Amino acid sequence: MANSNRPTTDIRHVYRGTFVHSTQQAPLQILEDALLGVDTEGKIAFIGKGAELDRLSKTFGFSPPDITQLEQHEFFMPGMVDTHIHASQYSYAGTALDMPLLQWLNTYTFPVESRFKDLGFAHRVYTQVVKRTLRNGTTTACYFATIHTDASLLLGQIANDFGQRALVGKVCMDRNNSVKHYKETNQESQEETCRFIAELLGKKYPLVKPVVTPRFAPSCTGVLLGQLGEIAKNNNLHIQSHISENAEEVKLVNELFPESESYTDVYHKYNLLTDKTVMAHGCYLSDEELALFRETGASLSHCLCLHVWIDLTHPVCVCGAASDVAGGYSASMLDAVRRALDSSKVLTIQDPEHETLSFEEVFRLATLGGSQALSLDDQTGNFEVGKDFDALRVNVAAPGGPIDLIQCDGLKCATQHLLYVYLSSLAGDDRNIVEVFVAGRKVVPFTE
Ligand SMILES: O=c1[nH]c(=O)c2nc[nH]c2[nH]1
Ligand SMILES: [Zn+2]
Repeated sequence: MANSNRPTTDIRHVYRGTFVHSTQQAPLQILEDALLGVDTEGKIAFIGKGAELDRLSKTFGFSPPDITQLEQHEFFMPGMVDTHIHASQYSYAGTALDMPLLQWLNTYTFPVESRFKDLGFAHRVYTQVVKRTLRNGTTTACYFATIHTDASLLLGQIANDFGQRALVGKVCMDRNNSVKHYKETNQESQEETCRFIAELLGKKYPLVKPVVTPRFAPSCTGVLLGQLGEIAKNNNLHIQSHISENAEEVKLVNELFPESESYTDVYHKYNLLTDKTVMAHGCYLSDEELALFRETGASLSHCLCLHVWIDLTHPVCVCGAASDVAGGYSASMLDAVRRALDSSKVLTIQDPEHETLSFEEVFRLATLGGSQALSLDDQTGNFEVGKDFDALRVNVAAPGGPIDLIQCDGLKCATQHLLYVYLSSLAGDDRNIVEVFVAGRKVVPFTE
């Protein structure tokens, strides 16, 4: 910054313009002509009104030439949080969508995942998925990798290099896999998980952390589930898995774990439900199971592409949104947001009692909700002071972009209109995301 007489030196950037985000109280808050300051550690130092410029500039020591002014068709929104994405499955995203879960895993998924033993292949796919998700506004991703420790470490390194906030899971599975070269014994799974955690933590990446990842109960013996529960507890780590996605899967779990009262109870018995747990899907959970989620503080990752079943007013637990690649065909959270809105409308047509999800609620799921589901809401999710500046600079009228603002009077549109056009009703996409910031650092456009 230019002014060397300012009283403090810890403000790195100040932005002025429209900011939209969710809060605990409101799924959508629009702050027009706001001023937001980012400190040298990438944290939000203040957010106030443009009219408070004098006071804010004196308190925080910046001067008007230091301010980056957004254009009329631009706004900042929080970076999106993808609470469930299989980085390895990005290699076949958009294909293989024709089978139910258990057959799909054996036919497509396990053979493809087995290829990540090859670090060259892993490097190529993981670089692509990190870049693609960042470009599409995913500033935080909770990744499944594969059973391969070194390739999973590579995913962590790539996320760190490109500046994405990420939880990375080496997948664990010690049974029920018919694919020859994609297996690990119980001992391998346990030992390699410990190595993965120690080596990833040892890198001291500021934004990338390990997450304990039993694939799902049908792939894991009770012994392995118990060991993973212990490991997560001893290291105070996040946990992720799948639950109750499909009726055949639920039946299989009941057969494999006859001593448990429910699918949720299996995970609970092995100490895998904690306030740092996120479980994908949860389509067939009973009220008792939902109560277990609430008691333990575990969260659900709502894979928006598949179905919209969650009653957001249910006091069940915290929910985040997910692209669910490659069960979901697109790595873009914006696509997931739109699919959720569409599916919800269809559900209401089928059942008028179904309350259609509002655009505002899905926006919150994709941002603040996701950060809460991952227990990262002290760091990201919205524009509260003290959180990291994880943000998307959106230009609704980006040159060469997909949107024609024909309904606007000249070039002046209400922010709400811009937001709906971008996120909800028309095809805004990554061409409109002109800059992406994670912890204050500009990570898109890419420098290399
Ligand atoms: O959508 C899914 N993708 C997977 O890879 C998987 N594994 C278990 N259950 C799963 N569900
Ligand atoms: Zn999944």
